[in-house]
Amino acid sequence: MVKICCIGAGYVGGPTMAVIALKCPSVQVVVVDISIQRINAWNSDHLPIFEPGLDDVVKQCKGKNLFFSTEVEKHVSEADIVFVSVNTPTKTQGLGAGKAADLTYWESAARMIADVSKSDKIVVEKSTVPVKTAEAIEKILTHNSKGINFQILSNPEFLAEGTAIEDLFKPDRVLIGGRETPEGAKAVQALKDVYAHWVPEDRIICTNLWSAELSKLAANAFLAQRISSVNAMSALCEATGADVTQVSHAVGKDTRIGPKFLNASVGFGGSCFQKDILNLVYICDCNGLPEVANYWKQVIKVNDYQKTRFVNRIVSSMFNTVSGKKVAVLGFAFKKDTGDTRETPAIDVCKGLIGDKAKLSIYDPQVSEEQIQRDLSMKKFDWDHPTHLQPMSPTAVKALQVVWDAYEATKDAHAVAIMTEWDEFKTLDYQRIYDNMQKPAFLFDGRNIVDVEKLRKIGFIVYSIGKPLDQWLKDMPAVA
Ligand SMILES: NC(=O)C1=CN([C@@H]2O[C@H](COP(=O)(O)OP(=O)(O)OC[C@H]3O[C@@H](n4cnc5c(N)ncnc54)[C@H](O)[C@@H]3O)[C@@H](O)[C@H]2O)C=CC1
Ligand SMILES: O=C(O)[C@H]1O[C@H](OP(=O)(O)OP(=O)(O)OC[C@H]2O[C@@H](n3ccc(=O)[nH]c3=O)[C@H](O)[C@@H]2O)[C@H](O)[C@@H](O)[C@@H]1O
Repeated sequence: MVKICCIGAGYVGGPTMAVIALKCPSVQVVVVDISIQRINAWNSDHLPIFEPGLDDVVKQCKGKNLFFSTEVEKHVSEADIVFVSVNTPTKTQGLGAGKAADLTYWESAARMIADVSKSDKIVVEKSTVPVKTAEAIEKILTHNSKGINFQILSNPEFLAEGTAIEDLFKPDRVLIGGRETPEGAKAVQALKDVYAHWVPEDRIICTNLWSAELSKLAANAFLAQRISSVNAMSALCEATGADVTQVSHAVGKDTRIGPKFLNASVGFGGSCFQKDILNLVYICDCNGLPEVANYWKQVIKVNDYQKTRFVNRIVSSMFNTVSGKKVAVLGFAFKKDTGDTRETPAIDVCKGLIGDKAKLSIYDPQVSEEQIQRDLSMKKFDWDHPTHLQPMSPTAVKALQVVWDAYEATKDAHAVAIMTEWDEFKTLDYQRIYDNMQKPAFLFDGRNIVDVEKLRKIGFIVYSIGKPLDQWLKDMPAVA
């Protein structure tokens, strides 16, 4: 029986390994983590992450061929294939601070693998890492290898949160990079055999190590670039009277461009786009390619501009001040169908509004008050470390309340800001919300999910990203 061990029981390690266990009943899968809290949650009925379909997959294999454990060394030493899916945050200090990937967790995992291994192993990079990381890992593993043969593979993950199970069941592609040697090819084949249990052969792409590592950074950069492109257009739409939804539709009909990932928004969030582009920028700089670095940096600049623009719209529309005014924030997660708040645009928008002395009332169906408080008091990039190593929020942010109902959040509010495209926000009783708000009642839709005309008829002053402006807003400057 092939034994797989995955180091890191997070958003990637957990769902990925659960699907491997489900699809490969003949393979034993153990997911290990240094966070006792996380492992306990995986072993309970309340999984540590919310992901549609995940509960069902875990239920089917937990205790059969899928296990979660804190006995990291024991399971690593017994495994044939070791996946490493630990955090690779942005460095906050020292060389490359604010850009380079912090490989502390990866390196400590690699050193531990080298220390405890007694048999040959395939070590798989599942985390997103800078190109050429495998070379460094190889050095760590082989330095003290006691004659053990380690083969390093790069097998980046492309799942998106909220659709992780769907993406893992039917991936567009699985990418495996390995050394171009007979031993390397054998290791690639062994991993291919695992995926071949359910992924059609023509969707499994095999490349050299560096192409696989770089393809992951490139894919995220391309995806984020699309959003920044459409968001840049949204600003121009507002200035000219064009409608960004119509523009996206028309542009996306070109089969060379395609319709997906063209929704204008308050900005992209999530744990990876910004981190991976910063990493890419750093790699370009290190390779003496400042023009290429600046090109990609612009994707993040436009994203920051979009968030600032949104805050400025709110403040300038509301007579240039939100001081003491209640603003209802609907949604805090970085996208719908996840409770993940890492790099959510809601953080920057809330901080911007609090900076202008607004009083916030926040509702998100999947995000707890504790999490929101942590997010709003944490320093940039601190969030991307194992939970138990993150600083606790020392003082609660007083200018906000977190409630468990959209109607409660909007009661007596001067404005509503929609930050996440949860389906339930599309079908709220907006007449009831309007009736219970202060007047004039403002609604700022950062996700373009409301029916603008219907809401204007009710009486709201509506701002929706990239849509023709309300008469009220036309003369209000909202440049960042
Ligand atoms: N979240 C996502 O949707 C995607 C993330 N990725 C990449 O996958 C990697 C992991 O991301 P997530 O799963 O989101 O992170 P996460 O923070 O949810 O999980 C990482 C886990 O690794 C554990 N860990 C850290 N060091 C360890 C060690 N030495 N030994 C044992 N456990 C250790 C942490 O306690 C944590 O539970 C990152 O490199 C990320 O860029 C790639 C594709 C998608
Ligand atoms: O490496 C990663 O972590 C993953 O990053 C993204 O997945 P994820 O961040 O989970 O979610 P996305 O659906 O890509 O959304 C990212 C952000 O962009 C925003 N977005 C997305 C699409 C769009 O058209 N407009 C838009 O503003 C979303 O609301 C969200 O804030 C990629 O889609 C995955 O392929 C990749 O594996």
